[in-house]
Amino acid sequence: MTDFKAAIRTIPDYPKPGIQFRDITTLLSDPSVFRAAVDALVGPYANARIRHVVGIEARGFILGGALAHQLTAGFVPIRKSGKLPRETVSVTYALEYGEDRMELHRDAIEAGERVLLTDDLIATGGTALGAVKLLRGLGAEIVGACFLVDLPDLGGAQNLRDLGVDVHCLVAFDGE
Ligand SMILES: O=P(O)(O)OC[C@H]1O[C@H](OP(=O)(O)OP(=O)(O)O)[C@H](O)[C@@H]1O
Ligand SMILES: Nc1ncnc2[nH]cnc12
Repeated sequence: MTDFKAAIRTIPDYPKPGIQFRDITTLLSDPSVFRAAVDALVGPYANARIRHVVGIEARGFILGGALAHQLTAGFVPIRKSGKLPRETVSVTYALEYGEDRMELHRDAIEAGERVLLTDDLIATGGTALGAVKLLRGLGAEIVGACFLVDLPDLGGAQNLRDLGVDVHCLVAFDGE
């Protein structure tokens, strides 16, 4: 069994005092751990007929491309405001340390299609909830949402589950 948690490093007080920043770059840079993480994340969705993996800028892009490849799905980005060239749907969302706006191409998702949402980490869930709002607004069926890291104390994964989303995370940092 791969120890995913041991492969993630924690930086205290980054980017602000009081934040324990969970740095996944150390996991990503380890060839066998990165591969094992991608395999573990796609496992539950192998036969789920996912049409698109939707990744959230920026760290969600790293996983999203790899997951889409493994699932023979397409990849669709949700980007920070002003980065997508065609007509978008957008939403403002709250972060553990701030607020931002995200966008999705209106023509990237067809009503009724099956999508898998991914990001590196879920904390308050503000980002993922914004993504769910955009995707459901276009009529997507969110088959699941998967993350390397859950910070359960911040309640985001539970908030997503309360909206009926199947949430799958590899590692939890709980009160640490
Ligand atoms: O559950 P939440 O409280 O919303 O926090 C999680 C989000 O925060 C981080 O992204 P960030 O906004 O720092 O952007 P980045 O990926 O561009 O670094 C992380 O990659 C998630 O997207
Ligand atoms: N504590 C944290 N570590 C890394 N990324 C984050 N995004 C939001 N909170 C985070």
